[in-house]
Amino acid sequence: MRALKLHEITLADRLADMAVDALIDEADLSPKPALVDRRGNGAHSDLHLGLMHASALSLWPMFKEMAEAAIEFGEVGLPLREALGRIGREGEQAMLVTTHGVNTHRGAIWALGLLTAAAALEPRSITLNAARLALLNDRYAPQPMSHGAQVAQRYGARGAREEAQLGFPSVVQRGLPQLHKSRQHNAGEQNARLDALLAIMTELADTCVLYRAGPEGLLAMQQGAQAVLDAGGSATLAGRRQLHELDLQLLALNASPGGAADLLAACLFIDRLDGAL
Ligand SMILES: CC(C)(COP(=O)(O)OP(=O)(O)OC[C@H]1O[C@@H](n2cnc3c(N)ncnc32)[C@H](O)[C@@H]1O)[C@@H](O)C(=O)NCCC(=O)NCCS
Ligand SMILES: Nc1ncnc2c1ncn2[C@@H]1O[C@H](COP(=O)(O)OP(=O)(O)OP(=O)(O)O)[C@@H](O)[C@H]1O
Repeated sequence: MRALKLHEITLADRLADMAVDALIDEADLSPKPALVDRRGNGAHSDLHLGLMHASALSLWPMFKEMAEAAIEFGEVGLPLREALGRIGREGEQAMLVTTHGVNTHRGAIWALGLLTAAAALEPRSITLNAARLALLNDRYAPQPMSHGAQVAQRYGARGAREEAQLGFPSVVQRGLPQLHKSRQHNAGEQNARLDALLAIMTELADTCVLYRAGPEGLLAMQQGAQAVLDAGGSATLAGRRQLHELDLQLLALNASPGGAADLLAACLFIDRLDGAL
């Protein structure tokens, strides 16, 4: 009888699993203010939960390839940075084929791509190495007038690039501590994740919100998120009422916090990795 040859599970496979799981968990988490979730499409006419799932799954080979590149190059440097840029751009194309041209996960490819590569290099200094990678200039990256670039010009806002270059302060200083705190207070896992998202929203210059709703929208997002946490968080009735208010307010402003959602996925990825070490 011929022996069955089993596929060996590699570190790159596991990291790709964790990155995709983080994206699926972020999409499923409900009720998120003005974002795609189990209830509906939030402020996005072109998105829905099934599309977010399909998009997340389409990115699995890309995350695996990024982890493999990190293992192969073995250190932070321009060769790895430029390989990640190429793999990320190809991943974005795969995403756009899956979604028929809709931007479901552009920001997430950036944040989770860097973190996946950094985790493959050295799981214990992941945000530091992700930042060092983000600081390197990819000579082949196109410089399109993206929404982020437009609001950076108009409002001087710190966007996805700078968040990564600073080592993801919204995740390290806001999201993760709030996730742990709400868990300690027995909020329940879904509420703890919602609280982590809100903590990220309290200070983030989310360029998705700025592009769609200007500084007024950004202020509404930051203050509304703080109000939910001040009222006791998502696990309390008072907090839930504030969260409902915030959802209505952001929907009225068409202000979807897509950047905060990406950073929640980054937060869940790091949390999962910490649990697996
Ligand atoms: C740096 C990126 C994110 C482009 O940023 P830019 O602000 O110019 O683009 P864009 O307006 O499309 O926004 C990107 C997305 O980031 C997210 N985002 C918005 N604000 C923030 C923020 N403050 N912090 C983190 N993420 C944010 C949102 O989801 C948004 O849709 C990236 O897409 C990029 O450079 N791609 C080129 C290919 C590449 O090098 N890939 C490498 C993958 S490792
Ligand atoms: N659950 C979610 N719901 C909506 N957006 C999300 C969610 N999770 C992550 N995002 C992020 O939000 C971004 C989508 O935002 P947006 O639709 O504003 O993009 P855009 O194509 O730049 O803008 P527009 O739709 O205004 O043309 C994606 O890059 C994605 O990474």
